[in-house]
Amino acid sequence: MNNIMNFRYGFTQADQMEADRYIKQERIQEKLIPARITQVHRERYQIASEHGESGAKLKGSVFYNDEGVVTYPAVGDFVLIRYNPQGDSIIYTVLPRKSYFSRLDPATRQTEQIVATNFDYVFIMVSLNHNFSTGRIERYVTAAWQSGATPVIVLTKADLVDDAWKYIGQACLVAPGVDVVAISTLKEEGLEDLNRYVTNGKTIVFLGSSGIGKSTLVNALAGKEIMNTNGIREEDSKGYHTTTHRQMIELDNGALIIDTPGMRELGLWDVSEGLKESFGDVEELVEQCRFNNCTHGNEPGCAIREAIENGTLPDHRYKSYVKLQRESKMREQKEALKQSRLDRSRRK
Ligand SMILES: Nc1nc2c(ncn2[C@@H]2O[C@H](COP(=O)(O)OP(=O)(O)OP(=O)(O)O)[C@@H](O)[C@H]2O)c(=O)[nH]1
Ligand SMILES: [Zn+2]
Repeated sequence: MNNIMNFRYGFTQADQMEADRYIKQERIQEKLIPARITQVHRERYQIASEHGESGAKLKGSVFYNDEGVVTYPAVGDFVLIRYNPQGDSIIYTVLPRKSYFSRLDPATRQTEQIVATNFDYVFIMVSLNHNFSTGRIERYVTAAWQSGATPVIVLTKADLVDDAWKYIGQACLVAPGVDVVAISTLKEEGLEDLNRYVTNGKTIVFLGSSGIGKSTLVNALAGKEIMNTNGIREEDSKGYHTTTHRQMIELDNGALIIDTPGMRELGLWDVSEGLKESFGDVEELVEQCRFNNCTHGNEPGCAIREAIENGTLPDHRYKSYVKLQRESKMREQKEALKQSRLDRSRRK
């Protein structure tokens, strides 16, 4: 197969060797070419190959049988396809993954769901306001190393603080050996430090909670409005808006960015952390209450009540904090329940 020259998308010589091995081992007679999964839908896939973007579906005799375990494609996977110029191409196999992120499948609650694969770098994005937490950085770094890729800590919104270097120092301390970059997309500062990673053929995933400036950064890197900055992606190339998510974006320089809905949820791991980030002001007040277990009702020395009364804490803000906190607790309980079920079924 010498058509690989035309297919980049991060496909390497090592991937080609795996492809050759598969074709030989399975004695495939058809002409198969490599492609990369750029979107996953229920039964169909969007792929990029030497023929550009097209649709694909699974080869039934390979993927729908009772023998052994098959690997289903996920966003980022390299696959071998029989190309069909008239319609959906046929996916024969998923080539071995170099890295991946997974979560508990929300549908089955039993199985692992792969949310992104074959990325080189994990940009751990933490913004330099209430979002900054060394604990969160540690967790993200651990997850990134486990994925098989290289973490890079990206401190965003550096324009919001005067002492970004202090935060860089703290991040370095909890993540030895990991590169730390501070950027301000707003002021266009530090972005050139990312050029080292955002290069031809390299695939990047972003890990971080909502609102830390992912979309803004993707747009800046792309040099155009690919994502709108309130979490809804739009397909503007065809001149109409849809809510379909772009799951893999190829930048002009050949770098690839994966952004799947599942990745977003990895960033929501623990809502309590998210709560701290968006309601840091309320949490600070809570710490000032005289009693540790203050319910902010009639207790003396309640800083929350005082702040509401003197107008420094808007009532509606406190209410939405309470609401989110309740949801967060419920989610934690649900997660714990799921986990115990999973543990039990594993022990059987
Ligand atoms: N001060 C400052 N604000 C920024 C910067 N980058 C992004 N923002 C703002 O932060 C807010 C959130 O940015 P987004 O890019 O939408 O954040 P996101 O991480 O994509 O958030 P979700 O879409 O919810 O996942 C927007 O109001 C941006 O204008 C920055 O460098 N400095
Ligand atoms: Zn109180």
